[in-house]
Amino acid sequence: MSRLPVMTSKRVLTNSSSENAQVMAPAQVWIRLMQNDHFFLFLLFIYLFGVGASRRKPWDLKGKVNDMEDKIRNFQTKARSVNEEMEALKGSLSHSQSRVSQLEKEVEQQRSQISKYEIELQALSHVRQELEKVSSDKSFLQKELSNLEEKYKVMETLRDSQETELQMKLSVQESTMTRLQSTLRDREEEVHSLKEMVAEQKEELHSGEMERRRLHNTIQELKGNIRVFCRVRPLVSGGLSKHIQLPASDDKSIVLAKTEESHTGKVADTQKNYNFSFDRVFGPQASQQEIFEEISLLVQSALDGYNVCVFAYGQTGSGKTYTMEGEEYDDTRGVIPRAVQQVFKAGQKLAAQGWEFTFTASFVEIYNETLRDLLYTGKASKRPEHEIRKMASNEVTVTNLTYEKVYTEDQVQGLIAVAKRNRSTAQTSQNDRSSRSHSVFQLHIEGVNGGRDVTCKSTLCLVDLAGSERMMKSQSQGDRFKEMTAINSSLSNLGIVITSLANKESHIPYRNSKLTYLLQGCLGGNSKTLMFVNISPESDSFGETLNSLRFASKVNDCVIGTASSNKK
Ligand SMILES: Nc1ncnc2c1ncn2[C@@H]1O[C@H](COP(=O)(O)OP(=O)(O)OP(=O)(O)O)[C@@H](O)[C@H]1O
Repeated sequence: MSRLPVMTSKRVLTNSSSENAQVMAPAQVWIRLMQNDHFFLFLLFIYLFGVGASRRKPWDLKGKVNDMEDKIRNFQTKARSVNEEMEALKGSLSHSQSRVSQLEKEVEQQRSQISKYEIELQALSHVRQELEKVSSDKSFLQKELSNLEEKYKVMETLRDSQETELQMKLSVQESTMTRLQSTLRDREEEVHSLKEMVAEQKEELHSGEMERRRLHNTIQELKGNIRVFCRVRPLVSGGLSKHIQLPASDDKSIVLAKTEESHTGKVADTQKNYNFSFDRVFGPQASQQEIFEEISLLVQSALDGYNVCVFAYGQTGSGKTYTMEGEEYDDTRGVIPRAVQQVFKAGQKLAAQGWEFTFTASFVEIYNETLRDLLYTGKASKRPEHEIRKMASNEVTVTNLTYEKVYTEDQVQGLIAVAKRNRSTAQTSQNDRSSRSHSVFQLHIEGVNGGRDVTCKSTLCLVDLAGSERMMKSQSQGDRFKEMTAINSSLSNLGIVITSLANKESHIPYRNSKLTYLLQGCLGGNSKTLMFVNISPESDSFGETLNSLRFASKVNDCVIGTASSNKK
C-alpha cells in the first residue's frame, strides 16, 4: 500500500511524453505525492507510533499523550505550512502546466513549422544540386581565373619589358628620324638646285636638238632630196662577174662593161663601158649593217617630221626583198626592221625631252593595180576591197586597210611575218607573184611635245617594188601580159612622177598608177626619197642591169624641191 502512490506518480511520469519528463523535475514529483491523502496519513502514523513512543517510559502514558499532542500540534503546524507550501507549489504547478501546455503548443507549432521546412527543403533539393554544380563551376572558374591571372601577370611583365624595349627603339628611331630629316632637307635643297640645272640643260638640249635638226636637214638638202644607192648582189658562187667593175678608189661609181666579139675575127674584140655614178655604190660584200648606216640619217628625219620614202628597184632576184626585209637573223635583217628599231630607239630618247610618239603600221601589196592588205588576218572569203582616198588634209589613206598601232620592234617583226604569210598564200595560186607585185610598208609617226606645244607628223614608206625586167611582147600573153603591162606602167609612171617633180611641172600624174597614188605624200616636195637600185651580177642579166642603172641614173639626176618638216 505504501508503494502505490509512488507507482501512481511513476505512472503519471510514464504517461507523460518524453518532452514532459524534462518539465516534471523531482520537486514536481514530490508535490504530486503530497497531493495524495493516503501518503499523508502514512507519514503521521510513522511519526506517532514509531519515533515519539520510543523516548517516554512505558508507563508514562500521560506524558506520552502530551508528547503526542505536542507532536500532533507541531505536526499540524508543519502540515499547515506544508499545505501552504503545497498550495504554493500547486499554483506553481498549474502555472507550470499552463506553461507546459503553452510550450507543447509552441512545440507543435515548431513541429509543423519544421515539417513545412522539410517540404521546402525537399523542394529546394534540386536547388542544392544546382548550387553544387554552380559551386563546382565556380571552383573551376576560380581555377581558370587564377590561371588567367597568372597568365595576365606574365603578359604584364612581358608587356612592360616590351614597352621598355619599344621606348628605347622609339628614342633611337626618333634620333634617326631627326638625322634623316636634316639629311632630307639637305637633299631637297640639292634636288632643287639639280632640278634647276636639269631645266637649264633641257633648254640647252632642246636648242641643241633644234640645231641638230637644222644641220641634219641642211646636210640632207646638200645631198639632195632624192638619192640613189646601187647595190650589187653577190654571185651564187661568190665574187663578181667581169662585166661589173667597181673602182676601188671610189664608192660612188659602177662600170658595166660589154665585150663585143668581132664577127669577122679580123679585128680585136671591142669593149663598151657604161659608166654610172650614184650617191653610193655597194659591192657584193656590203653587209646589211653597212647599208643601213648610210640610210639611218634619213630614217632619223622621219622622227623630225619629214616624210621619208625608201624603195628598192631592180629585176627579179636582184636582192630587193633581201635589202628591204632581209632575213630573220640579226646580221641579215634588212632596212625595214632596222629602220623601225631606230625609230623606236630615237623616240625613246626624245621622250626625255618631252616628246611622246605614236606609231601606226600598215602593209599593203599592189598586184595588177589592185590593193591587198598584207596585215589582214580574217577569213579569205571575207577579204575586203580597198580604195585609195585623198583626204582634205592632202593625206592619203586606204579604205578597209589594217592600221595597227605598234609599240615594240618585236610587234613589227610579227607584222612582217603576217605579211609574208599573206604573200605566200597568194603565191601558191600564182607562181612568183611576189616578184610581180609591189609591197609597201608604211609607219605613220605622230609626235607631241606637250610642254613646248609642238607636234610633228610624218610617214616612213619602205617599198619593195615588183621586178623591173621587161619581157618580149611575143613571149607574154594572157595574165602574164596583163601583169607585165601593170608593172611596166606603174614603174614607168614612178619615173614620170619623179621627173615631173624634178621639172617642177604643174601637174604631177600621181593618179596614173596605184603605186604613185599611194606614195603621193612620200614623193612630193615635202619628202626625202631614197632609191636602191639592186642589180644581179650574172652576165645574162646584163641587159636588165643596164636598164635598171639607166632608170636609176635618171632618177639620180632629179632634184626635187627642198623638203620641209611637218612640224607645227
Ligand atoms: N646582198 C645579198 N647577199 C646575199 N644574198 C643575197 C643578197 N641579195 C640577195 N640575196 C639572195 O638572192 C636571192 C634573191 O634575192 P631577193 O629575193 O631579195 O630578190 P628580189 O629582187 O626581191 O626578187 P623578187 O623580185 O623575186 O622578189 C635570195 O635568196 C636572197 O637571199
